[in-house]
Amino acid sequence: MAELSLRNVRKSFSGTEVIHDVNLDVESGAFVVFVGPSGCGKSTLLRMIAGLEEVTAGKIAIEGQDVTNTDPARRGIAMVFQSYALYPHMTVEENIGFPLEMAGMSKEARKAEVQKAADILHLGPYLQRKPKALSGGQRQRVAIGRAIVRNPKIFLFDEPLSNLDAELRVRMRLEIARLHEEIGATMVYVTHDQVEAMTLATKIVVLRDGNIEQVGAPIELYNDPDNMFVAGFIGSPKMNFIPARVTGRGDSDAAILTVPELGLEALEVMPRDPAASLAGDVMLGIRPDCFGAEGAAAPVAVNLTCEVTERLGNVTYMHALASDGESIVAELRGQPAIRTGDTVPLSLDAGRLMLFSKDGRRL
Ligand SMILES: Nc1ncnc2c1ncn2[C@@H]1O[C@H](COP(=O)(O)OP(=O)(O)OP(=O)(O)O)[C@@H](O)[C@H]1O
Repeated sequence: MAELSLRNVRKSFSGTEVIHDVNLDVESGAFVVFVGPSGCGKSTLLRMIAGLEEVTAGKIAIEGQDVTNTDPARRGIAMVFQSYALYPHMTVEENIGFPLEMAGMSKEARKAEVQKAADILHLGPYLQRKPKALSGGQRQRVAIGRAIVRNPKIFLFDEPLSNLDAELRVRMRLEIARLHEEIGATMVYVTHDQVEAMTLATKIVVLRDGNIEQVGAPIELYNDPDNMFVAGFIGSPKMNFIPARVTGRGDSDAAILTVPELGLEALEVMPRDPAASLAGDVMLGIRPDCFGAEGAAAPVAVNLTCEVTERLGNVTYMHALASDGESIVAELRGQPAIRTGDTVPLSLDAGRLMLFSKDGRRL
């Protein structure tokens, strides 16, 4: 039995449908991350699971029980918001213990539960402080502590790290991953940050315009995306998409392509389904790290003219202007001596290239 299941869930606001027929099963102990661009419906979906938003059609079940019309407080869920939602006049201890106080738990029992949560979250030294005397990361830990003491069946997180600076985000990301390992609870997490999704999720749900585009383990989505949207959304820097034309099939069922943009005449690329018929115009998907600085001696080599470089120390991103005005990004190891205007011979790892139809389906 799935811990959480959504069946044909739809949501309309004033007659406009923003979630279209979503079906999803979440197993017990999973860490599910909803990702997708702004406005795709991540928060609406999470709020419907929480019971903070009514479902227009369809059913939501938790541990097999239909909760579609159940009061939020009776669903066995706890939600952590981006804005922390702490009570400013209460200490950390009182904030964390508040749901237990509401439930009528005695002061001593409450103290013990709050201490347990504070130990998990390393909040012990701060229990007597008020929220205004805490950093953003500490405040978010208090909010998570308040969720933990309720011992929910499912934790729901709505962009919990977006108010934090970059360094703190990374630290809190690890804290949340550790928390999941430690308490093994089912978690559903919303973010628009694909790095957060990749590092936290056991299962990613990619949403677009109120529809699920693909569900899978992070590496599955990276290695085997169903379409150009998922391929472009998962992976950073994003996959390059370059027009190409199928001119025939090779011995091993590989498609033979001409790629004018890269000056390639007979590039062999394996389609996802070797038996599928392929012809005409397609899009070639190249992850930036499929390029290498090995240059002209490689089995497949291309020349790109450097427009600008971004040097991060361990890697260099070389941007080359493509004829459609977009740039082609190559991720090169180390610090190659490339300058703007240089024409650079790059190797291309043809074994990792992907094919898509013009309308974005994986081929
Ligand atoms: N209360 C509301 N009334 C009307 N439309 C709404 C309401 N809440 C959300 N929407 C619309 O529903 C769609 C989905 O919004 P939602 O907030 O779920 O997206 P999101 O993926 O969480 O976006 P973001 O990453 O920007 O938070 C959007 O088009 C939004 O404008």
